[in-house]
Amino acid sequence: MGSTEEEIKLPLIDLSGYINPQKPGDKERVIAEIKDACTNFGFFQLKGHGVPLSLQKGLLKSIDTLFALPDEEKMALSYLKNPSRRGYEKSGMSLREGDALPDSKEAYYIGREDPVTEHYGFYGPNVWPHQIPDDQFRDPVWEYYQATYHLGELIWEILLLALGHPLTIMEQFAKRPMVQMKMIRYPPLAATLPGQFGVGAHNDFGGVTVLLQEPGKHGLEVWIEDKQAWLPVQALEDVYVINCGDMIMNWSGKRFKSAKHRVINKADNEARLSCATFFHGDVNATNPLNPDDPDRSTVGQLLIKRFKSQFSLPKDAISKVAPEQLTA
Ligand SMILES: O=C(O)CCC(=O)C(=O)O
Ligand SMILES: [Fe+2]
Repeated sequence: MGSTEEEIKLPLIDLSGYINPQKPGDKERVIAEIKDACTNFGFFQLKGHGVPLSLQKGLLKSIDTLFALPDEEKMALSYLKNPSRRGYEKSGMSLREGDALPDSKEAYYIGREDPVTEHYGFYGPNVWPHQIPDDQFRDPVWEYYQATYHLGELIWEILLLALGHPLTIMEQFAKRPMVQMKMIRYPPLAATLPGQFGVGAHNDFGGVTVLLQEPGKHGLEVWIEDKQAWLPVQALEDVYVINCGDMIMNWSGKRFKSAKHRVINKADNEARLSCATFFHGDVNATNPLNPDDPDRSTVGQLLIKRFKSQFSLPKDAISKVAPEQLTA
């Protein structure tokens, strides 16, 4: 487990030139910077993103409030009881194939708010903790979800432009995109087992990930293939980490990378909070970038495959999934 030389750093890109261009060429420059970052690393840091700091702070406070609930109350909100995989995941539930120990993190999932459960639970209503007043959890979390949903959409647009596609292509795969948000708390290092990770090494399976780290709570590390080393990523205030999942790598014909990453909370006595918003695509969408791609897997099939090999999935949900969804 080597560490990288000082000079390697993830690019820090300013999105304001794309959102609010001041002169000709501003948008194109941002597109080119993001293209380079995704080609070289599959990861970058982002400022000038337009998500208000107050929403980020409100979200972190809400996550803190949620995880402070007593264990029995959190377990009553378990995602294993919910057909759409929304709700609470306790520490020790995610064990990746090949890992010696499960993740130490606890998490809480929300997604699009659909009134009824459809498509084997890919779409459905969220689970909201009734014991926390709405203005201390549901409202700030939902407002934040929508803001990062839009940021994820914007990054997708830029990736498509960078690859030379028209923006109308979004219509082909993101009319009703699955956008899942995972709020996470990592226990202090002192409370984890020797060799246990907060989140073990993995690649994100899907589309664009918009990750907020609690400022100053370092712990995320990205695998740099060329150097064969883990690169620590600073947790900076008002700066997002953006990365591409495997689906983007495959849809782009490997032009964009999906990099392996992991989390070890470096603080001995303090928890670390983070929140990842994953912008995928419609459940039945296939590769919109290359109609000749022999792999016709749908977004839903890719998701199921990943949950089966890396993460737990409610047994009920697996049994309700049509067999063709599992053979991708
Ligand atoms: O908490 C973090 O910094 C990263 C989390 C992550 O990689 C994930 O949830 O996929
Ligand atoms: Fe990840």
